[in-house]
Amino acid sequence: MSDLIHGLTAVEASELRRRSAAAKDVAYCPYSNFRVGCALLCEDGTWVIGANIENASYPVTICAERTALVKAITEGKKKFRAIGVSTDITPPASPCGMCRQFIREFADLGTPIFMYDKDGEYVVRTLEQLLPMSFGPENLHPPSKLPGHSGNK
Ligand SMILES: O=c1ccn([C@H]2C[C@H](O)[C@@H](CO)O2)c(=O)[nH]1
Ligand SMILES: [Zn+2]
Repeated sequence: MSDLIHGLTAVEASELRRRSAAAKDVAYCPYSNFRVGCALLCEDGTWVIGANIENASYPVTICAERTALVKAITEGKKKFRAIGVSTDITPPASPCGMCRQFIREFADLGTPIFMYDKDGEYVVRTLEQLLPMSFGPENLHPPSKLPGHSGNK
């Protein structure tokens, strides 16, 4: 289909934007007041959202992207068609380095990451564009032993 938006239908792309923005409402960010929402479109067509959860001990904070991924993984969802990240700024924020590496563990390098600004306008980049020359699971394991072949994956 020629009218796909980075592999998403118009409805899916619209939902990704809406859910990413809505996820900002559940951010816990009393220290920075910087709300971040994240939405994952899982391979099975379901959605998982996350938001940043801060802590009085500042470095203990977890970003929206990792919150969403941790939720998804623990629900047995480990493959993703798209990731959305929404903030209240323009131009849009992009995932921090820690989150890029965290995403790298589970998403294909071609996975589109939509970054939405305060008005819902977006910039989209693949994971590979955000994290070039990356280190991932296949660097530790030969293909036949990759997580996913058997046991925990
Ligand atoms: O991609 C990002 C960048 C920052 N934050 C959060 C962490 C912290 O709560 C706040 C300010 O850094 O934004 C995210 O959730 N995702
Ligand atoms: Zn992060």
